[in-house]
Amino acid sequence: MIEIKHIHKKFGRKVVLQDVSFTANKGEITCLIGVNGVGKTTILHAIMALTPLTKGDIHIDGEKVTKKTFEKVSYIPDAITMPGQMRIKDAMEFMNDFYRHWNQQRAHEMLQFFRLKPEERISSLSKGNTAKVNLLLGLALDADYILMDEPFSGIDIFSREQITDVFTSHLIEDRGVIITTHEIQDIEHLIDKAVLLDQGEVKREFDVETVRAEEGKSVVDVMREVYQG
Ligand SMILES: Nc1ncnc2c1ncn2[C@@H]1O[C@H](COP(=O)(O)OP(=O)(O)OP(=O)(O)O)[C@@H](O)[C@H]1O
Repeated sequence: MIEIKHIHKKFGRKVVLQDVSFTANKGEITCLIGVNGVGKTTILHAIMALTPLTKGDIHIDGEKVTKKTFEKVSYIPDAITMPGQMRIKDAMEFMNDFYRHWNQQRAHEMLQFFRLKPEERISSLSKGNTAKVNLLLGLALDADYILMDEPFSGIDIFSREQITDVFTSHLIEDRGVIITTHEIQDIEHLIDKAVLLDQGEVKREFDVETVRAEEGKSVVDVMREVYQG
């Protein structure tokens, strides 16, 4: 389980997160929802210890986040970090050399799943295929938790559909996923838990199925209540 415990974050004098707490379980998809600039990426960076916190703690499976917890989590940023001149197969080789928990078999399965050509250069890929390669590079790591920052942003409906198919496939297995988005429609049916953020705070954290069964409300219904009052 990833436990976010009372975290605060300031950049200079700007307060971004104020006492944010929530949990994300293994085997579940947790979605962080909020408008641009609310602090979603900052939370993912904090889980990866890429940004120091002003206050609060983060634990992964009961262990405080440190360099030792790195291999438990794979962070998939909203843009690909591999150089454009690399071919897809070079990027895969690089990952294989660099990470001991890289799973080459899963990487090849994902190439087929997304119908990507290993010879293609990253710079010549469409936006949708770039997003798929980015996802492949993150999901092929044998990590217990996956953090995905806006995997659908700026890509067409067919690529979005293919990416959402990943969530119901064995490629996710029983890993814990935290995904950020401000476009919930694509994945509403897939998520287990939603965390609604506003002005640096968690306005509501809820189990999607429970709210659907007990209150008859969808994630969008709850978002309307929280954000529109
Ligand atoms: N390194 C930094 N220095 C100063 N301010 C920063 C830095 N990183 C982020 N911020 C600010 O912190 C706030 C939260 O940013 P963050 O990227 O976490 O938001 P977000 O919810 O992920 O937004 P988006 O949906 O646009 O990706 C923003 O106001 C941003 O300008």
